[in-house]
Amino acid sequence: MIKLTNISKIFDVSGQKLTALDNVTLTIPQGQICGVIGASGAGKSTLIRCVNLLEKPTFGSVIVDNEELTQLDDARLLLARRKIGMIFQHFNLLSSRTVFGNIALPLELEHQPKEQITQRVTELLALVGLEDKKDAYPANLSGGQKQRVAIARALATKPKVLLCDEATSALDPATTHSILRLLKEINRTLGITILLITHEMEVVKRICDQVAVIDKGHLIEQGTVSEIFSNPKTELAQEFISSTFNYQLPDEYLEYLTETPTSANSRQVIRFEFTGRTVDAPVLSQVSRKFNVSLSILMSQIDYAGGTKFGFTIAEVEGDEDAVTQAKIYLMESNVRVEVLGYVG
Ligand SMILES: Nc1ncnc2c1ncn2[C@@H]1O[C@H](COP(=O)(O)OP(=O)(O)OP(=O)(O)O)[C@@H](O)[C@H]1O
Repeated sequence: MIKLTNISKIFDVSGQKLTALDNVTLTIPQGQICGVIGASGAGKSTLIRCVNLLEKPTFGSVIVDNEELTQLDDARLLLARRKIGMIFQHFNLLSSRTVFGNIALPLELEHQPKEQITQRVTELLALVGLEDKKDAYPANLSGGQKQRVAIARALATKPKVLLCDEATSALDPATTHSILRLLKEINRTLGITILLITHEMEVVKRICDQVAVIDKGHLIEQGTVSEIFSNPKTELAQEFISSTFNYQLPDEYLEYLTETPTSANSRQVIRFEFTGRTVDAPVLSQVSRKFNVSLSILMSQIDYAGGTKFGFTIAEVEGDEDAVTQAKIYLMESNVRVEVLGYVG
């Protein structure tokens, strides 16, 4: 369990005070995966580094596995940190050591007997699927393999908590998926609590139970993934959710799109966005029948996160001007976000 209470971090930058975190309170129950999402400079790295006191909070309390870390002396903090593993965006492996040597390092620092180290490293190599790479050097590994080594190293001392600092940001999408699957499996099989920071909602959507949104050092929204995806309360959370949709109308089509109607027959091109709050009914067919408008669908994407259905549809909408306006109002009242992208025809 991780419990951060009223955490503030104020840096002194050339005599000026810079508040990187302002009164942040966040609890992650044992065995859960929590994602903290925010834009660049929001305070994510500072927050995650406060959990293992790589950064000492200016104010507030940090409890990990029932221990208040801010009160510990250096020797006891060192012991407490063994219960907290950490992985990084750029892996931070030692290039002069083999895969085996990198994973063994934390155990060597604990002066564990050689046989015990060999046994533990062998188990970890199997866990992360790198048995055949044990004698390889980091320079000869792919990004995904390097992150697997880093994960194995972070788990060597059997931590209760794993901190992931933008752990997939340097990886391609397929490798990102395989690393996220591995993290989820580790969470499920070993019961490790995971706190990850990311700027990608896709990561949150894939593996997190909880999400917290951070903006300019403030935690502005938090809840279960399904709560946030179904009912985002802040514009920023909504923007992060929308960013998980990859849509791009074809260039040939965009050439015909105008900002204003060019004739009486112009059709509106509208993006309809559905969230968990949208009325659970076939609302597009309803408006088509009710207001006698026709919808010609250009693209559509529906997704699930935390059991919540969400997505968007882009369509050309044709009909009497008043009818189209009525249809848009009806959809907005059904909690569909309606955005006119332009006009065609
Ligand atoms: N050691 C430091 N000294 C002074 N200012 C710092 C220090 N570390 C972070 N900051 C400042 O604190 C703020 C938050 O930085 P932080 O790195 O936590 O953000 P972030 O959300 O992780 O950003 P990014 O995604 O770009 O890494 C920024 O304004 C940053 O410049």
